[in-house]
Amino acid sequence: MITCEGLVKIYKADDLEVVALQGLNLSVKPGEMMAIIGNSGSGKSTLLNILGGLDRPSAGQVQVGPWNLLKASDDDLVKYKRDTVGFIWQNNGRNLLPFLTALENVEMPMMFAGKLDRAYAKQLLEWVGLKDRMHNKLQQLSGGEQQRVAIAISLSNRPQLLLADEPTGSVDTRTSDVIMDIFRRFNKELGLTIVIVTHDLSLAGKVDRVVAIRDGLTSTEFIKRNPNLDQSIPLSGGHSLDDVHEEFVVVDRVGRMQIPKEYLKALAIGDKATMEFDGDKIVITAPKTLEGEETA
Ligand SMILES: Nc1ncnc2c1ncn2[C@@H]1O[C@H](COP(=O)(O)OP(=O)(O)OP(=O)(O)O)[C@@H](O)[C@H]1O
Repeated sequence: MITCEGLVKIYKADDLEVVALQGLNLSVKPGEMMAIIGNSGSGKSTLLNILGGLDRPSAGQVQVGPWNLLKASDDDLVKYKRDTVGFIWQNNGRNLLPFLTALENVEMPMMFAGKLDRAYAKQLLEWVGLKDRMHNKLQQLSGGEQQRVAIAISLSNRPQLLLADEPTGSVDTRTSDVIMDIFRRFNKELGLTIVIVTHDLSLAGKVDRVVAIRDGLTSTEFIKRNPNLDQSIPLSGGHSLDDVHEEFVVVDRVGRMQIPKEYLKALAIGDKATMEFDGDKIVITAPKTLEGEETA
């Protein structure tokens, strides 16, 4: 469904250049539900905005289904956004219309697209558990319920890909579980491909795969050991992603990989290291000095 290769995004402001993505590789299969995690500033939102056709990459390949998002014309991008993707943002509730009912809020984008389908709008609200609240005005709904209306709206154009940026960022743990269960249902029952950006590790147990971004590059992948098990990982009690997932370091097509900064620091590795291959292991150590060479 998604293939990014060597994706680069450079933001230019006055004389300053920020390289937000530095040649990122990512591939997501159709029907996959995965999460992208990373520290603040690692490039998660930049990637999501590019995948959603809201921003263009500076270089590299980015393909979503049949769409080449680097080469797409402005008109193509409008069509792509209208027909292929759905979006959910952290505070979506705030962008809804408080004086309209939940149902009217879902119908609104359908009307703009000239495809009003009341039965489907009702069905969406039923799917997100708001059957009994659909005639309530938005302002009468809780934050979590408003976020569920936003999820219904994100699917009003029947997208194949759902992009969610911190979808549970402003709700409590229980609501966050409800939202993740709704995503899983859409993923299983509609075959929807879902990409969730988060820094909340406790969501990781609810997705098939987690890709970590570090400094604008995919660095590590965590793949669920038992794909049929949906569970959240409590952050307390010393749990980590490793409890449910197998961890892999990402190696790109030309053999590059990222070594975590803490490993480099622990071994006092600066800009050079020694790498040895012993037949079944690659061993990276602090640089060995050549015989007779003086260390500075
Ligand atoms: N419009 C912009 N102009 C200039 N720099 C930007 C712009 N948007 C993002 N950046 C920079 O690009 C880098 C990546 O930002 P991005 O928002 O993608 O990170 P993030 O991982 O989503 O962070 P957060 O979790 O805090 O939202 C950061 O250094 C950020 O300051």
